[in-house]
Amino acid sequence: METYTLKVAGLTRELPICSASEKLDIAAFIMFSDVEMTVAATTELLKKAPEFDVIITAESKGIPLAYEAARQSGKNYVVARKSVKLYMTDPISVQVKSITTAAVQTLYLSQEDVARLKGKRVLILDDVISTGESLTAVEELVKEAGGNIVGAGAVLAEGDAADRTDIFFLEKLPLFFK
Ligand SMILES: O=P(O)(O)OC[C@H]1O[C@H](OP(=O)(O)OP(=O)(O)O)[C@H](O)[C@@H]1O
Ligand SMILES: Nc1ncnc2[nH]cnc12
Repeated sequence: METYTLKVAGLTRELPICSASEKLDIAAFIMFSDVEMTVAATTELLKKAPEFDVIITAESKGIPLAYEAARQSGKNYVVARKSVKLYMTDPISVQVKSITTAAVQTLYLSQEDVARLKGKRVLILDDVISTGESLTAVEELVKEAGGNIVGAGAVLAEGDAADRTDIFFLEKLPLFFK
């Protein structure tokens, strides 16, 4: 399998290159099962983060990062879910279409999580920001919940996201046009 060599937070990983569409390949960055990367990347990312009260991420690959950032900072975290669970009371929702997923998805927050965000300084974290659609969706949710967004960060900024000045990140990740 073709790979892309990524150096981030003092670590080196070979990312598998996968087909995202007929015209585009991406180098898949999966922090699941990589505790060393999760811990090291979180430490570096928190050095760049503004002051915050609570972290939010989108299900699913952002979850280990948000958990580890909460653990290292002593703050709490919230997960925007991609489906409604029976224990989620009166959820609020927004629609999202990310680069990796063909179908439009919906992000949900329960009223318990809305209460965790309301009036708080909210830091948005994710593993990768690419088209920015997921970030926009999380921003909408936080605003609807009454949170104040203080920053948005990712381990990697993919493609055009690397030119954004409204996010912070550790490394760029190229897109591979066929
Ligand atoms: O900037 P975007 O184009 O929106 O892409 C970034 C999003 O894509 C990935 O999630 P994905 O949709 O693959 O879902 P997963 O984490 O559940 O695998 C990643 O974790 C981000 O949330
Ligand atoms: N390169 C990538 N790897 C994993 N998830 C992604 N989401 C968007 N781009 C991604």
